[in-house]
Amino acid sequence: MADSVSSPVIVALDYDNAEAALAMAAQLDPAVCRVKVGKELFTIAGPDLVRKLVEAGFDVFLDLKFHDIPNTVAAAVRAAARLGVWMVNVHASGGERMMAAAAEALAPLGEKRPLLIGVTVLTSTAEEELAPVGVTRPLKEQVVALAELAKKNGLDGVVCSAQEAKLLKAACGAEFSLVTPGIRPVGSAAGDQRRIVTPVDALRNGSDYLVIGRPITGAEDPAAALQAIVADIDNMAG
Ligand SMILES: O=c1ccn([C@@H]2O[C@H](COP(=O)(O)O)[C@@H](O)[C@H]2O)c(=O)[nH]1
Repeated sequence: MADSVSSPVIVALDYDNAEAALAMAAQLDPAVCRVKVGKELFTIAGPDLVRKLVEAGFDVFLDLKFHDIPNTVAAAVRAAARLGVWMVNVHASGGERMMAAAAEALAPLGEKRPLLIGVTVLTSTAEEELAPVGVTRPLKEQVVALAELAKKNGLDGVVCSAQEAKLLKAACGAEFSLVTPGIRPVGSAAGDQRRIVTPVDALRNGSDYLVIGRPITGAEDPAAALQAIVADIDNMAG
């Protein structure tokens, strides 16, 4: 089935108030990109803002990275589905029972359910940061292991770095969605991100969706920044 949104870009609306987020959204076209509501914006602006974005025609990725006991996470993803979001996520490190409970909670919604995605290793995390938190295997192995658990327990895909995309497509198959933040067009500041990839390289590696925040929202002309990224992607495709 053809995708109703013409680019794989998801713009991260990381703002501390609803007005700023809506002003940014007003510069975006829901036929061209999707939007993401994360912890900062949801904490301040809540479900009303999410509903407004959905009503404006956007596919909304609710990026709250749930991680709790299975019953709580199942209830949380069900509540997210009631908001009409397109995608919701949980931490894959929450474990198999937690992920299975989330998938089971959404199953009765059939085709109307949001995509359920597992976070593997945050794109801000570098290899050397894993051992101090008790993860002793190499970062790529950890990402693949968590993605395989996510797939086994009924999730639709994972959040990972595009640096791991090739590996994950080989391990989990083409249909398993890869949602990749840490996207940095050439010349953009990495900021706190550690595993970064350009938009075009991310797609070449196999990313399905590119989550992009500051390179767009922090640009002098955000709409032009998005347009430049989309043009690069189109040139690559055509
Ligand atoms: O592993 C992850 C998971 C989520 N994020 C979120 O994506 C955006 C990235 O924003 P940039 O400004 O492009 O860095 C942000 O909302 C993160 O919370 C991530 O970066 N990495």
